[in-house]
Amino acid sequence: MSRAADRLKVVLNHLDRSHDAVRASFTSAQNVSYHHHPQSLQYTFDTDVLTQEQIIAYEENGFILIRNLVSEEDIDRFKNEFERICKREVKVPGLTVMKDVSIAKSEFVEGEKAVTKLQDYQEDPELFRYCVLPQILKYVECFTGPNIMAMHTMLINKPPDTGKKTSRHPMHQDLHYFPFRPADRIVCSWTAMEKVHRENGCLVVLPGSHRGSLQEHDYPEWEGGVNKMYHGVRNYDPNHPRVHLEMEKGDTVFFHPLLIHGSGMNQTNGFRKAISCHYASGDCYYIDVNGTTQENISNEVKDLASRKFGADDSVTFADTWAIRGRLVQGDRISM
Ligand SMILES: CCCCCCCCCCCCCCCCCCCC(=O)SCCNC(=O)CCNC(=O)[C@H](O)C(C)(C)COP(=O)(O)OP(=O)(O)OC[C@H]1O[C@@H](n2cnc3c(N)ncnc32)[C@H](O)[C@@H]1OP(=O)(O)O
Ligand SMILES: Nc1ncnc2c1ncn2[C@@H]1O[C@H](COP(=O)(O)OP(=O)(O)OP(=O)(O)O)[C@@H](O)[C@H]1O
Ligand SMILES: O=C(O)CCC(=O)C(=O)O
Ligand SMILES: [Fe+2]
Ligand SMILES: [Mg+2]
Repeated sequence: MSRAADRLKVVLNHLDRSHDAVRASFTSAQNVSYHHHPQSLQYTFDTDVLTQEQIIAYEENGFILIRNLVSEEDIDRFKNEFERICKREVKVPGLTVMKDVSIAKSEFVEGEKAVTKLQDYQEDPELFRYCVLPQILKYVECFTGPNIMAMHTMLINKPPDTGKKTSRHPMHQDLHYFPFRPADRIVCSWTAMEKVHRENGCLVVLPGSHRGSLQEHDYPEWEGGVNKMYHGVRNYDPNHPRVHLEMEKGDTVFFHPLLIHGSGMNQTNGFRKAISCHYASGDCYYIDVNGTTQENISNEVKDLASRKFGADDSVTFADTWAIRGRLVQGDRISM
């Protein structure tokens, strides 16, 4: 048996009993002599980047955390650019600057203290450097394959909670926002720009939830208000084990778009920063979400595209993504 097949066997032997289908397909794929096993591993490609333990972890849990992946220098540059954007020293085409709902109407909060999130920074060359960092793409390729599109870019500046608990992000699956498939060829890379812990609202994930299906999402019923488009999973099992991802500056988590996750209140006085990008394979395809549970978010995004960018009725939800997507490696085949 080849080295690659050997390695695969070790991985599959470690996988949980619930992965019987994965095991069955291994039996028919024993003679593989290349490092690509789409019929055996569901969520990863074995490109010699991930260790056996990491492959097992992603297949089973739907995320892996890589410590110290992005340098201090790079993060300081992203932070500096974020500050310039908040001071309006740079104007970025297509960027949406979002304030927390609890301070949106206050005239007394200005600059970066008013900003909770930058949405769609892909036209800012300095921030977009994040999406093409070779050490990030090396991991992304393990989930998307060699053709890679950067589909969604975001810098999160989670503010100190005002007391209304609006700094929370409800538990959700990112796939709810995406009209493209297959889900298994999409991955999010999320890098802590400083130490993140439970007090400042680190990510919270439900390991293994990526093996379920896309759930119905809607606004949670929170007394103090909810930020625009912060939909949450309607019913998720409150007894499902949770993991709090405490991370240092530069640590990066890669996670599957069906993984249920959210983040808690920021109970510190500082703004908790993270930078992220959602990638998809260049050979993913768009789907029509009309008549599905994604229709609610589709309508909100089309509404925003029309108000903010003057898009007319002919612009579909898929179009809003095709316009924003950028090729970062290989070929843009069907995206
Ligand atoms: C030609 C086609 C181009 C395609 C472009 C498509 C653009 C789409 C961009 C957004 C897509 C988001 C998809 C995300 C998917 C990834 C998955 C990640 C999960 C998430 O991140 S959830 C998404 C987070 N939410 C957003 O990103 C929302 C985007 N931001 C906005 O919609 C605007 O910032 C907002 C909230 C409408 C505010 O607009 P703005 O003009 O800046 O604010 P005003 O001061 O003029 O206020 C207008 C009105 O809105 C109220 N307001 C302000 N802030 C908030 C808030 N955070 N939450 C709720 N409401 C808010 C404000 O009080 C005003 O209310 P009035 O009653 O006075 O009208
Ligand atoms: N540097 C920037 N680049 C791109 N867009 C920005 C930048 N700074 C602010 N914006 C966005 O430009 C739009 C217009 O801003 P505007 O001057 O109306 O102020 P505002 O942030 O909406 O504050 P207010 O609601 O108090 O008027 C807003 O949606 C804001 O989020
Ligand atoms: O940084 C966070 O709080 C997570 C945000 C998030 O999950 C998202 O915007 O999709
Ligand atoms: Fe998310
Ligand atoms: Mg405004």
